[in-house]
Amino acid sequence: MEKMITNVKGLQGTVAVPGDKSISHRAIMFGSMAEGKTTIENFLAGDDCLSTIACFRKLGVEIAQDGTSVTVEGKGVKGLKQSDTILDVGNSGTTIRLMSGILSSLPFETTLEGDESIAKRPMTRVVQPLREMGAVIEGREDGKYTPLTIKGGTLKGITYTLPVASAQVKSAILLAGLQANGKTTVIEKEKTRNHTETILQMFGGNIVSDGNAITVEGGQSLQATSVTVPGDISSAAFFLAAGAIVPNSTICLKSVGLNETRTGILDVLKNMGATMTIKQTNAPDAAEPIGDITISTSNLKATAINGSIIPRLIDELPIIALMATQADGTTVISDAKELKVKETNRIDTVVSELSKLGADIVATEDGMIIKGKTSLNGGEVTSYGDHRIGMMLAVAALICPEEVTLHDAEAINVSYPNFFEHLHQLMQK
Ligand SMILES: O=C(O)C1=C[C@@H](OP(=O)(O)O)[C@@H](O)[C@H](O)C1
Ligand SMILES: C=C(OP(=O)(O)O)C(=O)O
Repeated sequence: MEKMITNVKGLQGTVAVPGDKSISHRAIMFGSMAEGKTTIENFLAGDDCLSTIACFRKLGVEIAQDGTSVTVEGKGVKGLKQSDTILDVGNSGTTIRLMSGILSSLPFETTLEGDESIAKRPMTRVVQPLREMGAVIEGREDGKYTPLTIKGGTLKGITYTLPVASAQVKSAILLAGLQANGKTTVIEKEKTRNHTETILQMFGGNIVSDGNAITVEGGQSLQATSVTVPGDISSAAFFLAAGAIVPNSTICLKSVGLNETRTGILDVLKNMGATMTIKQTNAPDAAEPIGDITISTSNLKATAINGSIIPRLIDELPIIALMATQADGTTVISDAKELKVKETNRIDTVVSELSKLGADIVATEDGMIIKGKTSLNGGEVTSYGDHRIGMMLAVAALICPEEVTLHDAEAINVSYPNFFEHLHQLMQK
């Protein structure tokens, strides 16, 4: 249990948020499948991406990690070897779902499992299409849940329409498709984050996006490259919110990834009337567009969040809910059922913990309704082991006049190990 910083009079300064989690995972995965030495800079050394490194080491890949610098000695996808122990994905949904795709095409058996949260998350969404491609997958309740045992081998390409908007499912199928016979096409009704597509091309892979259909040809070999990971906009979101809701604040977030499949949070901030500027910048080897975002204390107004923007801000909905408590009017979040199958049921955990602090917030079947502006007071809250809930509550505490204690604060290490250090720096300025 940790005591949070409360009743803050202002936040000033600049933060370089850590590297993007989605891109860091993919850089390790593609580096492990490529031929040659891949170097990664600004890697996110958070627990989830460290789980991905540990899994590939067990498959025989030499990976050296020194803080945020990583080198991967790739020997091609055929160089991956059977592990003599189970692969532990920890808390990371991205690791288990994307690796299931890779392992489906490899001629050996692997068992994957993770923590208590992973054990509750749905796996059928990847198991079903991968079985259709020819992989033999066993798991609890017929592959609905972990542990998953994957017997990979020769796969056939498929055309698959995603039943849920999920970049993890899209990526698992495309990764399997890279080694399958023929073409594999994934059709998405709503556009999800496209890092698999962009990073694959950096490693020399071919991929064609035609409207909502994304196609890879099987039998591709990949070449090592250098990747500089952009700052994670999903981590920046916590300081964007802090800058907007804490009085007397101006915060600049440096070198944040601005891939438009991820920038829904910036659209929401604009709609809410935030005082914010975005300046595109350039960095050599940057995997994707980046920029600096400056935000100041703002008079926020309520908004409606639904439809195709949801996949572009899915991980930001907990912190958006907090901002909505400080906005004038009623904010309605809908079409966001996917929140129920994240590290926690994020509709339930956001509603229960913000209510404890004094928010006027109710859960709906596919989102939440938040009435603002309310003053938050203080209280005893928990992350339930969910990093994004933990950081949202730490930001909420900043505007609470009374004491706030947070249980399970260490979950924040999953995606932002130096979160509290960065928060302290903004207070000292
Ligand atoms: O592909 C990825 O890197 C991710 C995709 C999203 O999950 P879904 O694919 O389940 O929507 C997101 O919530 C997760 O944090 C990372
Ligand atoms: C949902 C998340 O990650 P994952 O699915 O990789 O566990 C997240 O980081 O918010």
